[in-house]
Amino acid sequence: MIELSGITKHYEELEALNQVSLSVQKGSIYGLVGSNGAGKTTLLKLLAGILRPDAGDICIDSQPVYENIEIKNRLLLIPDYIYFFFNFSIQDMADFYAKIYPQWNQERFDKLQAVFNIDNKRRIQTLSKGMQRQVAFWLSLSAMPDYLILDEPLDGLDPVMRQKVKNLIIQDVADRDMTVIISSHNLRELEDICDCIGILHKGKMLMQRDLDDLKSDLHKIQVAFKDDLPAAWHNDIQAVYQEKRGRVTTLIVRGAREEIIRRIKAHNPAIIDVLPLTLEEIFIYEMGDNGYEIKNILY
Ligand SMILES: Nc1ncnc2c1ncn2[C@@H]1O[C@H](COP(=O)(O)OP(=O)(O)OP(=O)(O)O)[C@@H](O)[C@H]1O
Repeated sequence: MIELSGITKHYEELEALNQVSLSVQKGSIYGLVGSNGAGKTTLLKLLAGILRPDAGDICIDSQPVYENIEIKNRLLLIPDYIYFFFNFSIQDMADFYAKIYPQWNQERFDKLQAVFNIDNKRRIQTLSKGMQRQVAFWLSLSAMPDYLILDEPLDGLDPVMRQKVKNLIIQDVADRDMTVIISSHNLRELEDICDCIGILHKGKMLMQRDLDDLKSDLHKIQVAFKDDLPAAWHNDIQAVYQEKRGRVTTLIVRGAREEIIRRIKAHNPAIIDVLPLTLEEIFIYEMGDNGYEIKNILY
């Protein structure tokens, strides 16, 4: 389990993170979303033990991360700028990883060649940016980390490779309880793989939520009545958001789905339709008064 509490980090005068706390359950995927300069990379570097916080605690499996070799043997960070040794081929890099990561799995490395389909004798510097990113995933997943930290990792991968990489990550989470924290500018990119999402803005955690709870708790419903909305409607149906266009009223309502539908049906609507809510909509409605601000962050 990953636990960060009250993390503050400055770069000289600049406050990059202010009192940030989060926890990631073992075997789950946490998505960190935020605009440019929000502090995502700083947070991930702190988590990987590359930077030291000015205040607060960072623990993995209840042990502090900074300068902790035992934890670092089981943790891998794919940064936004990937670094490989000059002139190294993929195989040279794999030999290097095999020496430093005790859980390195050669059989996995050999098997993943079929997924990435790049000749392992090629020098990494001669590969395209996207291919270098693929190599980073190939090596990292062969190192069998217990903790995988990914800084905007899907940028630069084509759509097919994105999906393949997402599937490999999900497979490792399911098969061997790998724990993942992944950052992105784009909530939609993370929607299908994360269990929990945190939104970072100007160094502060605006909100973090478990996705299953979120999706089961908030509902988008369209209703139409033959005439106007019934008089008792507003007392009975307390919507987070309500918009009327012509005869159709769109509602966002919090609570148990069946109970909400039962209460609406009691007013005899001509039409009632439950629509899927996107994660983006959920966050905007969840944030209430701050929804406008969050709309500008989640693009
Ligand atoms: N080495 C550094 N020295 C000084 N300031 C830094 C340094 N690294 C980051 N910062 C500042 O800290 C703040 C947070 O930066 P960070 O890279 O963590 O944000 P980010 O959310 O990853 O941004 P992006 O999405 O643009 O990559 C920014 O204001 C940035 O200018």
